[in-house]
Amino acid sequence: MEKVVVVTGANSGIGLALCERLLSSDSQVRLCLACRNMERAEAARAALLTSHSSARVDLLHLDVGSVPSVLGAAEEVKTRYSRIDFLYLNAGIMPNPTVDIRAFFKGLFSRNVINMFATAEGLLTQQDQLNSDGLQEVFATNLFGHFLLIRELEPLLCQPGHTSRLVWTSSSNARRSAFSIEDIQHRRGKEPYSSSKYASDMLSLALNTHKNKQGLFSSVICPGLVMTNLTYGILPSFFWTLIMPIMWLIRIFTNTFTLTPYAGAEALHWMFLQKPESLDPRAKYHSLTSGLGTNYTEPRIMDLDDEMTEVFFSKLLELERAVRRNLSEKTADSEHYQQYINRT
Ligand SMILES: NC(=O)C1=CN([C@@H]2O[C@H](COP(=O)(O)OP(=O)(O)OC[C@H]3O[C@@H](n4cnc5c(N)ncnc54)[C@H](OP(=O)(O)O)[C@@H]3O)[C@@H](O)[C@H]2O)C=CC1
Ligand SMILES: CC(C)=CCC[C@@H](C)[C@H]1CC[C@H]2C3=C(CC[C@]12C)[C@@]1(C)CCC(=O)C[C@@H]1CC3
Repeated sequence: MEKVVVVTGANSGIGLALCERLLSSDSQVRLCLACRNMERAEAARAALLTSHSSARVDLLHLDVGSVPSVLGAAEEVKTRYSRIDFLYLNAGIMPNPTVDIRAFFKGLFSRNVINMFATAEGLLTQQDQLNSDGLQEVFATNLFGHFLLIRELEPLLCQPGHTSRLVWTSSSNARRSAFSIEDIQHRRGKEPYSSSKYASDMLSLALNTHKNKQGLFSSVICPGLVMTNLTYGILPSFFWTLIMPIMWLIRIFTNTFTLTPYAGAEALHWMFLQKPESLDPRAKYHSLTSGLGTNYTEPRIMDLDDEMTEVFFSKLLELERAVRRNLSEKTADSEHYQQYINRT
């Protein structure tokens, strides 16, 4: 039977590598590439069809960082498909990153060095801004837009007698101490990326608590450190090329340097092959690569607090109501404005 698989941020990096892997392993897959840039989406589709000429690959315009775009895309999905088997919540941004060089050299000669390379703890900050919906951009893109998409697609994800799956591309950079329940959008801090990824870990757990009974199962994965547009935004590509031999060397000490999008997509692809009942909702499934270059997936228990997770979930529902209210007021305002224009 055909399996409908929607992937956000599918036009490059880990998302595109996942699509390639899915088409290689299952001829029943019907892919939907949900992307904000349709030119890049077309190019990704063409590349996929070059190696899989008979594959079904649809395109969907979705800017996950914009509320009207998410609502419009969800409407379009509802007209196209009767159910969704897998929804990969993969699109993500890390705007204006800065590496703390002093912290890097300090960490290099500390006992924490392996953890520093695996999680970037204490190394990275970002500069965030408000988007057109009045939300913090990193929170809106990495988390809230995806949450709204899930809420809108619930009729297709919670079908009686059918199991649907959500898979979040989280990160080893997700850290509880970067997240504040008093400031869920991370308006005041300098680690919006880490905060948004920790938020996705919590949301996944909450969705399992509230939606498993309706046949919807959620999981989180970590792709490791992968060379993509996101990492080329942290340091220039020539620098990464220069230090590549060192990166291969570091691989001997940490299996989190997956480096290629193909290897980074290991856990995302592995998820596709698993029965949801066999997965631990408290585990993050890591794509790992051994020193000899073997790719594999391993679960690691996340640092989650049940009470905070529930409070966070209710705050998201509250924010969703506020955003919808704001949008309908704006629509009403523009209708009034239009009527006024028509009268004059
Ligand atoms: N690379 C790494 O080392 C790691 C990456 N990750 C996560 O992996 C995921 C994929 O990133 P990666 O492949 O590395 O990087 P890329 O930049 O290659 O991919 C990110 C994808 O997300 C899309 N995207 C960004 N913003 C939006 C938006 N508003 N609406 C729709 N799509 C959007 C991008 O589209 P566009 O082309 O339009 O920008 C692109 O397709 C992210 O969630 C990232 O946080 C996690 C851990 C490590
Ligand atoms: C010698 C060498 C490898 C230098 C690079 C130092 C840092 C720039 C990297 C060390 C750990 C990296 C890392 C990420 C970005 C680059 C580093 C900070 C991520 C934050 C990228 C996005 C993620 O989601 C997790 C990654 C963790 C590790």
